[in-house]
Amino acid sequence: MARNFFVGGNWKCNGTAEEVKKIVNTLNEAQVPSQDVVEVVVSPPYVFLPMVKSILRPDFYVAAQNCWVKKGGAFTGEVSAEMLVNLDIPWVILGHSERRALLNETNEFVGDKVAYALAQGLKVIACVGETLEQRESGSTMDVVAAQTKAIADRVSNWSDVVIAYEPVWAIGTGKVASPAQAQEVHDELRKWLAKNVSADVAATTRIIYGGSVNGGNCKELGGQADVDGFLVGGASLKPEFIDIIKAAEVKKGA
Ligand SMILES: O=C(CO)COP(=O)(O)O
Repeated sequence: MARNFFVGGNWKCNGTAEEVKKIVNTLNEAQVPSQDVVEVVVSPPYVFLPMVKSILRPDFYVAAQNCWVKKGGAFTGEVSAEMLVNLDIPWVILGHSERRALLNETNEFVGDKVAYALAQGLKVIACVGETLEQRESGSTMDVVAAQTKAIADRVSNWSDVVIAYEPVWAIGTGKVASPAQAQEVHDELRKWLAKNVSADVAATTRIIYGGSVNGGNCKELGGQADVDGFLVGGASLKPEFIDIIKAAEVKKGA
C-alpha cells in the first residue's frame, strides 16, 4: 500500500514578487527527503505561477489555487484548466473552503471542476471539511461525505486526486485538529471511499490534513496511520515549511 507522503503549500492571496522569490530561494536551498519519500507542491497566486515554475527546484511542483469549471471563453477574470496545462502547471487546488464560503462554490460546482480539470490532464488537490457549527452538531462525517460524493459522482479515475481534509475551524485560526481528530476523519473518509468507490481507491488515495499545521505539530499529525501529508497555509510562507516537509520521515519504515 504505497501512499507517498504529500506536502502542499497553499500561499493563498499573499506575496509580492520579491517575497515570492525569497520563499523559492529558501526552498531551493533546503535539504529535504527525496521524491520517493515526499512529494512537494507549492501553490502561488496565479500571477506568480510562471515565475515560480521557472525558478523552483525541479523536484518540487507547482499548483494553481483554482481554475474555471469548463472550457475557457467569455468568463472574465477566470483562468481555465487548458491554460494551466498549456503552461505545464501540473496541479490545481479545487474546492478550498475559502472559495466554498466566500465565493459560494457548491459541492456540485466543485465536483464539476474536479472532473473537468482531471479530464484536461491536471492533478487535483480536492478540499473538503466541516465548519465548527457542523462539527458541534455532530454532522462532520455527513458534510465531508457529501462533499466527497459530489466528486465521486463525477470522477472515475482517482489516481490523480489527493483529498485534503481541512476542517474550517482549524484554518488560519491556530486551532489545529488533534492528531486523534484528524485520524478519525481520515479513517472514516477512507472507509467511505472503500464502500462507495472501491477498496483499491481507498487504499491508494492520499488523504492529507490542512488547518494550522506548523513545524511543531506536523510530526505527530503525520504519524497518524491515515494522514498522508499536509496542505499548509500560513506556515508554507515561512522557513518552517521545510520542517513540515521533513515530517515525511515519520512514515519511513511505517
Ligand atoms: O487553508 C489551509 C491550506 O489550504 C490551511 O491554512 P493554515 O495552515 O493557515 O491554517
